[in-house]
Amino acid sequence: MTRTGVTRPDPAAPPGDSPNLRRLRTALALSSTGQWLSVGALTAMAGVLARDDAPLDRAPAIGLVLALLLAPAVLLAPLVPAVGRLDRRTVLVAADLVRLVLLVSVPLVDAQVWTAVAALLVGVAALPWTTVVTTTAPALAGADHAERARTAALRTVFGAAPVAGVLFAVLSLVADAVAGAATRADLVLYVTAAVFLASAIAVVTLGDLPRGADRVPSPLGLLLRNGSAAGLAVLGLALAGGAIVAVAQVEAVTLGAGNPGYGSVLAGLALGAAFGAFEGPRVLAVFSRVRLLGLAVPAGALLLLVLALVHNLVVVVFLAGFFGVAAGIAWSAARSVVPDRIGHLRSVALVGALVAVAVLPPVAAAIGTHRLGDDYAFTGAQAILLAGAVLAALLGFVALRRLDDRRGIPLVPDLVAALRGERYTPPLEEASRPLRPAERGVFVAFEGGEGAGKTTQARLAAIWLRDHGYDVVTTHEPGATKIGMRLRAMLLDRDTTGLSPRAETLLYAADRADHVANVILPAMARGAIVVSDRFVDSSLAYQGYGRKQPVEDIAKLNGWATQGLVPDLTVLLMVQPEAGLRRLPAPADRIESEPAEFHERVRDGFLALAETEPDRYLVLDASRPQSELSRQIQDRIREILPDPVPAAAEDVTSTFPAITD
Ligand SMILES: Nc1ncnc2c1ncn2[C@@H]1O[C@H](COP(=O)(O)OP(=O)(O)OP(=O)(O)O)[C@@H](O)[C@H]1O
Ligand SMILES: Cc1cn([C@H]2C[C@H](O)[C@@H](COP(=O)(O)O)O2)c(=O)[nH]c1=O
Repeated sequence: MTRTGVTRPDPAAPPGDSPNLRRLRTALALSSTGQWLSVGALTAMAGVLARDDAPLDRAPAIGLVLALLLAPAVLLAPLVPAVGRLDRRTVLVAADLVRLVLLVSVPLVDAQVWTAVAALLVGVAALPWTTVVTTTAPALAGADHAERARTAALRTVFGAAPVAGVLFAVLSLVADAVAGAATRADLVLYVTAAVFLASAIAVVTLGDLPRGADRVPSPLGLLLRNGSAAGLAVLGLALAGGAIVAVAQVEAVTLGAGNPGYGSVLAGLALGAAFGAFEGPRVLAVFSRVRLLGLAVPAGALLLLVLALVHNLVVVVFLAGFFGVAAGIAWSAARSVVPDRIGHLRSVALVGALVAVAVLPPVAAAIGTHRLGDDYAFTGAQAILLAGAVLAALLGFVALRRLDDRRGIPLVPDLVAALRGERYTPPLEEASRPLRPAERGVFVAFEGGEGAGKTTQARLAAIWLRDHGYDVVTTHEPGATKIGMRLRAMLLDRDTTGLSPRAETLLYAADRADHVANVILPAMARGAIVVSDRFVDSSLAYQGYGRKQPVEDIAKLNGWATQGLVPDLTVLLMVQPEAGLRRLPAPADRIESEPAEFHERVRDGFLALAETEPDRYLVLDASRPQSELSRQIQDRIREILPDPVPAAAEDVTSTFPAITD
């Protein structure tokens, strides 16, 4: 939905959903809920079986179980494709039934070592389900909708976490009510086993599932390659979040709240994180995503700092929830900052969490408990939470310093303007004072692949705007200035051979810098509406995704070239590359004549960019009739238009009585 509640049209109709795919997602939801429940159930059991008097002494056993649950995802992921050669349904059912048996066995065997072994095997048995997200769901959706299906499957996996958190808290409360305080985790373990049974049954009812599995990159490999400062911020949050999970049970028991308290903390954290990640793109939509990331991480750290010092479970649950919101927002911002390195971000999060749960609990136990005065006891658990908070804040600030895409623009006014829903406009190079909002025009960019209809729709939008009395400047990239025309000739001439991708990126950025300084900003300074056929997103999609260069670096370069200018609205026209190219007259220019795979990557790149900032984009299926598209574009532009009557004139006219006849 757009901000006004108008349904955002599906960029690629039909959406590619099928009954089999929906059933697969149901099974995935059940299996994921079971996996998240296993985390609570097995750690709770580890705490019970540790049988140490002081809750803090149980922390290492709990940390070990958490680490064993996570370790297979970090260490064994590259083995997943081998599973893809087997019958998919048999493997998924087996993975669920193995986990069922393991969970039922834990209370029956009733031994600490077996709980740890079971945790490791549950982690291993979850791996085949990875192929559902990476391969099966995308294959069932078909090539055109594969990316969408993969995203939906991922959302299903992570969306199951808050459901499992709440279920764990409720089941623990029921167990406590029935069997009294200090209950074991048997009920949760049995219910988790039942959830896996339900998942196995759901898989059996599925139709044919395609075989095969994509290569699953090793998280460790992705961690070391592909580094990014955004990863540092994510690492800070993963360490901090891991610290919360690692000592949540110990804290809950110390505060006398047992497993229901533990479940409430997990549920609060998971609900907050899901909310933050989901709503993230809408939070301060006009604010720089880098700055949002740089602020969300220290905000989470501050919440953790308070959480570490409070001795009240209700407050702890709320703080864990708000920490989750900050972490979720930071995650969504990090994805927008480096949309081409999401795999790297996931690896950082996974490995950071693994390190936190493996290392921090023994440290907490070693620190022990120290009385500060008569009433306040300071524990090792609090110490590691504080350390996690400080580390997260530091890493967040480092990321902000390294990545800031609005350097030179003061943070506070930028944030204040964003809170008012406005984008802070920096002083123009030519002008000696900043633009006031009333003086600032509106900037609309049209983006998309070759022959998508950008020029057509930009022209129609400009005609419509002029009809309504607006001062409109239509422009395009590359080549809107004298220098730009020469750059365009160099860039698009097929005689230009051997141009390196970096040089190409710099030439497009040079054209853009000239365009912004000499055409766009002066027009905006006089309050005009600027409609541009292509802008920064074209460089991100073509030179970033198409030429496989780091999108983050290109974004930074262009942030500087454009003096931080971002369109108020980007209309993204989506068309199948071969259909778009067919619309264009021959001969093809240097970029148009790139191979089909290049144009496919560009298309995916545009979609990925739009997904990270949905409020700024209007994504349209460009195969629809021009008039329909143009109506939808008008509806969306209408939302961001200033009043065509200048404020000064309105002051005068509004004093006249209205004439109604
Ligand atoms: N919705 C549409 N359906 C069918 N044809 C269209 C549509 N929109 C534009 N066209 C036609 O496709 C051709 C290319 O359109 P246009 O020049 O607007 O695309 P473009 O995206 O600006 O192309 P380029 O990649 O060269 O910048 C034109 O002949 C135009 O009339
Ligand atoms: C701005 C910009 C453009 N391109 C490519 C995309 C097109 O192939 C041409 C421009 O041609 P058009 O007919 O005027 O659309 O240049 C690019 O690769 N990177 C950019 O930043």
